[in-house]
Amino acid sequence: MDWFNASLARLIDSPHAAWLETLPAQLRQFTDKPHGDFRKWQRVLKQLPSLSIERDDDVSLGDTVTVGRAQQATDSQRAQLRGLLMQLCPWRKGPFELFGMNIDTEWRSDWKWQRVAPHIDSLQGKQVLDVGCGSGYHLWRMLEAGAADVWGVDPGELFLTQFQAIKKYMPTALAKRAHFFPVGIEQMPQLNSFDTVFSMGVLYHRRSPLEFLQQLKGLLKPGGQLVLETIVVEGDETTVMMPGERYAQMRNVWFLPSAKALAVWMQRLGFTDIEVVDHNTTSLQEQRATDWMRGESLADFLDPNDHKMTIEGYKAPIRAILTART
Ligand SMILES: Nc1ncnc2c1ncn2[C@@H]1O[C@H](C[S@+](CC[C@H]([NH3+])C(=O)[O-])CC(=O)[O-])[C@@H](O)[C@H]1O
Repeated sequence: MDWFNASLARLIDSPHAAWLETLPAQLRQFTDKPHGDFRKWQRVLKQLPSLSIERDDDVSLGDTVTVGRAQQATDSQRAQLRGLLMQLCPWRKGPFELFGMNIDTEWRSDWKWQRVAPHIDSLQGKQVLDVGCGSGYHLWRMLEAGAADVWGVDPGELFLTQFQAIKKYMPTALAKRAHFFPVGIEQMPQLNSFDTVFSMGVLYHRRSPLEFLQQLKGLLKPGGQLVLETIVVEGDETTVMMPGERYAQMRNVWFLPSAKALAVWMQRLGFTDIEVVDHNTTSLQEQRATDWMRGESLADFLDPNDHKMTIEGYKAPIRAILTART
């Protein structure tokens, strides 16, 4: 619980103060009854070596989110860091580099950011929320883009621990502006307070995508921007696909609309300025197994004889980015 105190304190004078009515009790519940391996991961976190940077430019929040230079750690400290962080595998979203040690994650999340960044309102001085933030990789990119505070929510306990590991090495001036709460969007009140809300890779995991969009809308302040990224299918305003039990081996995939159908949903819910700004087929270079994620990845989820199809016989994943305002 203590780990959340600084972020909770930051909420008091923020536009999101109403979150304090529900969040502390949810966090208490989380820390009292954590799931699975959470305590083990937290022990790993405590053993991470104390390493510090010397200057601001020892940090880069660019494509590879980097803290520290190789010469600021010994080889044995780097080996210790690697051995401990390996215990937090699978590392899905990144890449990161800590004191000369690269974390080559399953996803090149920097490629997603490159597709998103040209289409978003300036984040300079803004309050930004990332719903389903994973390891928090994009939160650091949002700080790079000038956000005042970035708030990530994701119920994944491993992702929280990975975020804590990276944050541990960030200089205080940056770390105090980056926040992560292990809650799902359905646990958040309608705050109407964020300038920009991102939700990337989450809509297809929601059983009720319209309710999800309505919740995202209720988090934005009037005139705020939603940046939504999700798997879509080819088709017109009337096309929506619901796969069977699995899609590209994922079990919890519900609605896959076409980008045009998704735009209709958003319009019906009262969003304005809706634009489909990007359409992209995920490549085997963008999502792949690495030393840091040794399980199956996209290559195993596609038909080995035809990479345009999934192994279940559906079209391979295409992802769209939509922007809209409240
Ligand atoms: N109810 C929920 N509320 C909030 N988050 C949730 C919920 N359910 C699942 N998640 C979280 O949404 C994230 C989806 S991954 C996208 C990561 C990043 N955004 C990316 O775009 O690279 C996409 C994927 O791997 O399929 C996971 O971290 C879940 O824990």
